[in-house]
Amino acid sequence: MSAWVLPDHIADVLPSEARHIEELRRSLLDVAASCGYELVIPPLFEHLESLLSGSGEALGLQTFKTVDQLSGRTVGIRADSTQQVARIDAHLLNRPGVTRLCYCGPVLHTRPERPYASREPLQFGAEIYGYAGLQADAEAVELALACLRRAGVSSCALVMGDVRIAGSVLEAAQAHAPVNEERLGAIHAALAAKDASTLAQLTHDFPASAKQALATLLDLYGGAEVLEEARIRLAEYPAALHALDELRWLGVHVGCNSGCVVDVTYDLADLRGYAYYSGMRFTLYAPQCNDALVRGGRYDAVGAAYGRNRPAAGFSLDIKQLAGVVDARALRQAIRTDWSEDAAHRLRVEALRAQGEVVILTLPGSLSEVDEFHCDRELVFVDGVWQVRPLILN
Ligand SMILES: N[C@@H](Cc1c[nH]c[nH+]1)C(=O)O
Repeated sequence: MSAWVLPDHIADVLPSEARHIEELRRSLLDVAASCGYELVIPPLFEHLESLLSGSGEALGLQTFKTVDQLSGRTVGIRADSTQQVARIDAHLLNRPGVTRLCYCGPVLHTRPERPYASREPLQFGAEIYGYAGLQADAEAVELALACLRRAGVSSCALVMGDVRIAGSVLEAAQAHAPVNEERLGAIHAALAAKDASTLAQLTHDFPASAKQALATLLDLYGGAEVLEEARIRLAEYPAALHALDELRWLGVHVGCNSGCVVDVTYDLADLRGYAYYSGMRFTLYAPQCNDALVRGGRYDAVGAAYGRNRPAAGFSLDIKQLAGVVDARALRQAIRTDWSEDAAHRLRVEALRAQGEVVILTLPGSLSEVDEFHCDRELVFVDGVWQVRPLILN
């Protein structure tokens, strides 16, 4: 195999895609900053137990592990930054009130999440800590919508669920039939895949009411009517009813001001994603793309693993995936000029750059090959002065 062949699902990002990704990165960070989110930069790797505290098996399997030559301890290369940011909030910032943090950086996955996904997503996310009310959940969804809007997504589907719905049924069932972690994981997977026969097998020894309630979740997806239907079918599970009320509130309060047409639906069996969620979960889909662009929700228990229980809600997305879905901006205009020894030329070039212009020097005897800028003007010496004039292509 050639030495320069990269591993599967790992790729160089060449100029046109890199420009697109970088423009998106800047605009998403600007959107988050405009809402008061403070930027943090967690490390690329850290001790495994800290990286994976309370996160469940899926994240553990997604994490590359290696040994730190300095300490001999096992470290993990982050597959998700959300928990690192929760650690920063809980352990380092230690603020009592509401804290809003955002982040953007590469993460590494041992396996691609989707058939064509990169194993090195560029994860952008925003998290709000210290507020248990639904307004924080709504803010997370709204900010995610604003980010998609800024990226050029004009309509999208918002799918909401709540892990407490299936959780309350499973808790009731466990009082009768103990369920180990492995079986619980398989039940979650069967619910997420809407696999009725596997679910029936996995819950065969559950009380009839719990078996029936779990099976019913598979049909509970669609518009707001799903919430009404669920109230009837899950009437004996108070925690599920509470979660349904919260979903109804969120359905009324999100998506109205985002400038993006939002189709709100509910999927009460959807338990995909990492295991740290404790309440509402949401996913955003764009019409151009089959896979979820954004995932998020409430995960109040993660801070406890770092010594301080903090309510938390947020979302993240892969900017590389987003760049594949939205159009890139037009090329930036630029001024071309031949390299010159004249001090006046140098001063003029500096002044133009200081004004925000892109000025590209053509070095003596060279061809300047530029794809990612549109040279529409040139700086030339005419009538004794350096002048910018439209570029005449011959
Ligand atoms: N990091 C989560 C999404 C998330 C961010 N904050 C809360 N949830 C994921 O990759 O699925």
